Amino acid sequence: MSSMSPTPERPRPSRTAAVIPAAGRGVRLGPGTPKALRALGGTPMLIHAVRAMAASRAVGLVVVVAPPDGAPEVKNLVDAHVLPAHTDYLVVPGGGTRQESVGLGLAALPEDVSVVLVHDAARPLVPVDTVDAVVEAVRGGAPAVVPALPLADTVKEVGPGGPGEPEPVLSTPERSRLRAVQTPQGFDRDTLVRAHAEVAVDGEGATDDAGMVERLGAPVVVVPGHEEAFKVTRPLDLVLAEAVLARRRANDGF
Ligand SMILES: Nc1ccn([C@@H]2O[C@H](COP(=O)(O)OP(=O)(O)OP(=O)(O)O)[C@@H](O)[C@H]2O)c(=O)n1
Ligand SMILES: C[C@](O)(CO)[C@H](O)COP(=O)(O)O
Repeated sequence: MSSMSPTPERPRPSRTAAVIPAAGRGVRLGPGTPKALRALGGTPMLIHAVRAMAASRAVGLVVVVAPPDGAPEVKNLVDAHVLPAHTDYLVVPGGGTRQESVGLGLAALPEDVSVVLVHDAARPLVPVDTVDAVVEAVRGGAPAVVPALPLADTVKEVGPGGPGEPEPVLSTPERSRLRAVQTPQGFDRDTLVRAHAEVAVDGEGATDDAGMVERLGAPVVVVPGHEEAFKVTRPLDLVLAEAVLARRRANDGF
């Protein structure tokens, strides 16, 4: 008689997901449709951002966080654009602030996701090498990773001025130690979920997700960012984004 031991369950492969907060209005860009839905080279900025994440072979799932009242329209929009076969996507409604929107995206992640990227829809042109570098650093063991660039301008800390008076300069931080931080920011899922559960989403250091992880006391490391990963915030940024896209299309010959 042969005794058969039960077949050991294979561990389920874990996936990397990208959460794309896209629920902002784009007040600084000026009046119009929500920023993520405005056209860049004839295609909504959000679609560029989704494609930028899907361009990475590492990203298996994209979670788009839509304007609170616009999830069905955004779902139709994403449905209408072709994504690589390895990329699934979900669309969920967002919240009143960026970090609330990120939290709602995190809540929608399926269990098999262990690495999470958070990427602004407002950074539509991030190159795939930057995405891959962030994923690689997280998979290599870093709980939180940010792409960042050195600053070109000198930065001053200022204090409040009196009524009608100019703001006084308080200090000039050493520029060589400062970095301008971009997205996608990459995280070990449990670390990011804990940060969103334990750190005030509107508190100091909460303008990005890595700042919330820092508040937990967990280490955050930097990989090189890219000039083309800039955030479309003001009207001039849109002019620059159109120029970068036109140059890419000319170089690619389409
Ligand atoms: N309630 C919000 C606010 C912002 N975002 C997203 O967070 C990213 C970065 O925010 P930002 O560039 O500040 O976008 P807006 O909030 O739209 O810009 P503004 O502050 O000028 O209104 C954007 O992709 C934006 O859609 C979001 O998902 N939910
Ligand atoms: C997350 C971010 O893009 C990192 O630079 C930035 O903090 C978003 O700031 P915003 O004022 O919400 O656009």
